[in-house]
Amino acid sequence: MAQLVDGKWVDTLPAAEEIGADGRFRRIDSPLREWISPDPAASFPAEAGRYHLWVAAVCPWAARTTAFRVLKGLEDVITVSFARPGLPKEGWIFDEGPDGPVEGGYPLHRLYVEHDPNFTGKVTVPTLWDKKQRRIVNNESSEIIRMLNSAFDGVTGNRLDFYPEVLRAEIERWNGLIYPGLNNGVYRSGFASTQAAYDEAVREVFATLDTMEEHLSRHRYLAGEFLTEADWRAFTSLVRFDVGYHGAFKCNLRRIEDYPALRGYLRELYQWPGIASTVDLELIKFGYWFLSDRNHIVAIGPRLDLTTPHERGRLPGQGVWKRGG
Ligand SMILES: N[C@@H](CCC(=O)N[C@@H](CS)C(=O)NCC(=O)O)C(=O)O
Repeated sequence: MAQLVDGKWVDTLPAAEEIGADGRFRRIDSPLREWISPDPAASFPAEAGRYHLWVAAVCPWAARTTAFRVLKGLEDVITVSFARPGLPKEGWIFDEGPDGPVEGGYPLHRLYVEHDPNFTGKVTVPTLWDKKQRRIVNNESSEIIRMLNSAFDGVTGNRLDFYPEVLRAEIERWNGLIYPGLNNGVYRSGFASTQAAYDEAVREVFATLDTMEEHLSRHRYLAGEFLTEADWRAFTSLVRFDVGYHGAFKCNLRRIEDYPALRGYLRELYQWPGIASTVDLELIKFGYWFLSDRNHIVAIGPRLDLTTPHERGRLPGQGVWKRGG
């Protein structure tokens, strides 16, 4: 991977900027943090057709945003481009740029330089782009999904609320456990460059999965009876686990398939209307092996069938919270 330094593309080893002398991987915070607002006078007002998402099928952070785009009925409101599979030296490459198809491909770092000719930092997916002002709004997935959850409700009439006020404390509690222990924990395992850093990270991954398993054997969803943002943030890592992290990131103590509750929970979320269309297991597998195997050799398995019955109906559930009752 690589990054921009003062608007120039500089090539380095995968995650080089984020691996410390102690061999631990520490994720750098996303730098672009503006917000789309329902207020027409805001700097980035919610409007149909104005914003574009740059994503990659392999990426769990980008997948949060494509899941919310579907969950909130934003397919005709926010356009999306998928990067070509693999992450070459030029970073993420798309078939098209902001002005249409580009012969030979369009590297995402060009978009960052258009946003800021002196940009310094990583070029990551997801990136949310304002086509009108030709500026990046935000490149932090946890914030992009919060915007999608509410900012466009006046445009779409969709009142589903994945971050309801009354459940916020519980959602944050789970996010606070699942981000370090699972979402980022698998990367800390996979990118660790010492045995000690790997041991510490991988143990935390399985401790987190054990905690989730125990809870989900008694509750339909993380925050109880309602499906929330916390579930979707967990989902994009769980669905990548057996085909990606288990092999390519050495998280191989157990598979999600070995956890009875997580296995059914993952299937219920995968089978949620529209969600399967945002998951491509073969591209996920390809992406993680491409990244972690120096010869880019992709493992044959496992082959997962997430369409089998989830059997979660035995636990009480009320679906998604609706804003305004
Ligand atoms: N905190 C960011 C992380 C995004 C991220 O790290 N995306 C990865 C792909 S999974 C990326 O684009 N990496 C490119 C790089 O590190 O150069 C978010 O949640 O949006």
